[in-house]
Amino acid sequence: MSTPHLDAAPGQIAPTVLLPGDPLRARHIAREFLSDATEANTRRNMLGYTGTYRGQRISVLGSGMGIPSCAIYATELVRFHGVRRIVRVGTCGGVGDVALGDILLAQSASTDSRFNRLQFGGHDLAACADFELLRAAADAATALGIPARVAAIFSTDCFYDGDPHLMERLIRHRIVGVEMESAGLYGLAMREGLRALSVLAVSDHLQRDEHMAPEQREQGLSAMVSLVLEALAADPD
Ligand SMILES: O=P(O)(O)O[C@H]1O[C@H](CO)[C@@H](O)[C@H]1O
Ligand SMILES: O=c1cc[nH]c(=O)[nH]1
Repeated sequence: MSTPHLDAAPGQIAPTVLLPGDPLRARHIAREFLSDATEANTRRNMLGYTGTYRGQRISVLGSGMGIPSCAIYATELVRFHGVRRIVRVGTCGGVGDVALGDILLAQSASTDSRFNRLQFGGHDLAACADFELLRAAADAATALGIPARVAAIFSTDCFYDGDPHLMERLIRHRIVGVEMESAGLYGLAMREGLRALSVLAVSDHLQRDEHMAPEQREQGLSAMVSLVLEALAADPD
């Protein structure tokens, strides 16, 4: 069924979806990592593809930036395309003792967004990853010899400006990564019965003037993608 934001036909999207923010990262992943990848979405240029990895059907789709955009795609994937697992393959700003290229497995995602509170009577929701996916990713990292850290992260609505005291609050709570989608994705996953995990590469350091080039954010995150695909291969849906 075509939805407002996805033009994929029924069955065209696999039960497991990789969800990068950047649609061009989705295209790169499909081209470089999936076998027999075919186009599954072009609506709004939010590129999506379905192929196979080690015999398992896998889709990859851009989510756009921020919780509202990500939640639109995740909701339509679950409700209209029967998607059961979503792994966000994103970038984040690093805080404290992390370096560019480090890979974070986001166990929990705090947020300044009201998205989950709107669904939860104004209460705080503990937005957490699916444990089996988290464990599979940690095991895959060990097996591949890719250093990856299980971490607490923060999802912000404000790429620019926002809370002027955010950094000290993050350090105080030992939060080491800042991005813009995971808390919403995890909350939505809890409500929808979806299994979700965010795996993030540190692309900027928020206390130092260190940044990955845009091309690297799009095409230079192979270790992270390999880790995620191996984790999914070890734990097929
Ligand atoms: O690289 P992606 O996956 O888009 O993730 C991060 O990059 C974007 C901001 O530049 C936000 O979407 C943030 O979460
Ligand atoms: O949200 C993000 C993503 C990458 N780098 C940042 O500084 N913030």
